[in-house]
Amino acid sequence: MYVGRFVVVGPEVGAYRVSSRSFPNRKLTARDDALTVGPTADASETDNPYVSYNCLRIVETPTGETAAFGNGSHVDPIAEKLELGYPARDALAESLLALDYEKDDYDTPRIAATLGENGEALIGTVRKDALLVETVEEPTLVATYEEDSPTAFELEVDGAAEAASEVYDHEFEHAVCAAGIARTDGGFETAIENGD
Ligand SMILES: NC(=O)c1ncn([C@@H]2O[C@H](COP(=O)(O)O)[C@@H](O)[C@H]2O)c1NC=O
Repeated sequence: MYVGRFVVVGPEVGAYRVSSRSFPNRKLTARDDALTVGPTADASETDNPYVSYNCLRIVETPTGETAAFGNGSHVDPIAEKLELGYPARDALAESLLALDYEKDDYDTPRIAATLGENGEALIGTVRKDALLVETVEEPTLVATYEEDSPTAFELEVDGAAEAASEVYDHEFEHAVCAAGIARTDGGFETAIENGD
């Protein structure tokens, strides 16, 4: 089954996978407190505005570190609102609604998740027909296509690297790259799986 991009978030870990039929020549790179999706050296040029973006950011909020991740440019305003002290629910809902679903041939939903202090984890999506933002107590997935409402997902992993490789290897089709994030004693660790 092809579900496109997907996020998974549970109280302790999170992951994001880029799956793509149309733009497979992409990879993740780490930069400061962000992970970025961008083209590989051999990718064809494109003017599609939705295929290069920060997919994960870790920010210092008034109550501690929080991570935000998702499938597009909405990750930046979510992170910036968290930094300003917005509750995660509001940062997700306002940013998803402001940018709305993507105006491409598929009306591709925007999906996102946050991992905050005290085990708080939220997931959200904005589709053409809905805006959903939920707090989750167990690993939960939302994808751009097919699995486009939050649903429980098995993610029994230890650490960010395992989270990234587990979602990269998942049977959902057309894996391109994946990011993992996990809580540590002092904050978060992240990992990248580019399949190389
Ligand atoms: N975030 C991404 O990495 C991303 N990759 C592709 N898209 C959008 O989704 C459309 C379909 O892409 P695909 O056939 O690879 O699933 C693309 O034309 C593009 O508008 C994306 N936008 C949202 O998921």
